[in-house]
Amino acid sequence: MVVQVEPRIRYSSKRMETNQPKVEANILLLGAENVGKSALTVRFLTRRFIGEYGSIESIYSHHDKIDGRDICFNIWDSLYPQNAEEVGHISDRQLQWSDGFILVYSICDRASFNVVRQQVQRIRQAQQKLSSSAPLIIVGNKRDLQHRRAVSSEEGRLLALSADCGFFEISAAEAYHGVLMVFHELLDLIREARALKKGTAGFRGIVRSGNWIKGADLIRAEETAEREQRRLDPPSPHKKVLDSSTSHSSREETRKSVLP
Ligand SMILES: Nc1nc2c(ncn2[C@@H]2O[C@H](COP(=O)(O)OP(=O)(O)OP(=O)(O)O)[C@@H](O)[C@H]2O)c(=O)[nH]1
Repeated sequence: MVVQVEPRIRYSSKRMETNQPKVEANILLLGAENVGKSALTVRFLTRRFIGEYGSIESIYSHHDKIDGRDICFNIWDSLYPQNAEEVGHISDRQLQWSDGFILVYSICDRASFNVVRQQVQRIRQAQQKLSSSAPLIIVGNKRDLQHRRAVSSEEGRLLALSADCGFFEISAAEAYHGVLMVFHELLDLIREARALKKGTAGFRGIVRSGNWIKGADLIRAEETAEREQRRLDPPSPHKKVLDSSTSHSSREETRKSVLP
């Protein structure tokens, strides 16, 4: 079973896309030692769980086709620093390289949850300085080890909600599907973040084509676009104007559905 919290409200998203330019996404896996970063990476790349993984820092490239679009995932499976001074540290290079982050803890290891909490804070602080909005997903791994659970699902969810991150609880050992969902969700969020960066003029086209996901920031951008549209071109009964009130009530419903 996979537990998931969506960081923001999403509307229908996936439609067949053809002849679209290739999408490249740099994804950094972070987290303490032994939480399953390599297991998650290898599961995604090969669909297999092999049990033991060498402690080697690696960047993998993985090509896929999703909804008719070519995707290249570059996945950096990082090593947690041994040097106590660097604990929780994320280098500038890693921050600049990454389009999105997967922060992994083990549900059996509270210390690893605290590491993720620290790393989320560090990334968010750095992002403020860099004006970056690369999305984050928090993953509680080893869900198969319920009898050894030390971190509740609610704690994971609350951390994710408080920092506007996605959240999944999975078992890399037991199933491929949950791992796949993590990477695909992050890809969607990366594409959403890129669309937001392009500016509100771009959103109008994207939203009207019904070809994208609505997130909280996107809703704000739509509202700005809508105001601008009204100013330039008052709505007529024949035009479909974006309905932000629907968006807000749906957002409320989503929040209710994810709160414990
Ligand atoms: N039961 C269980 N064991 C897992 C799971 N995922 C990984 N493991 C085990 O946990 C151990 C550590 O997994 P790794 O993938 O090497 O963890 P890592 O975070 O990459 O560790 P470092 O390389 O030290 O940073 C291995 O023995 C894995 O077999 C899981 O979902 N369930």
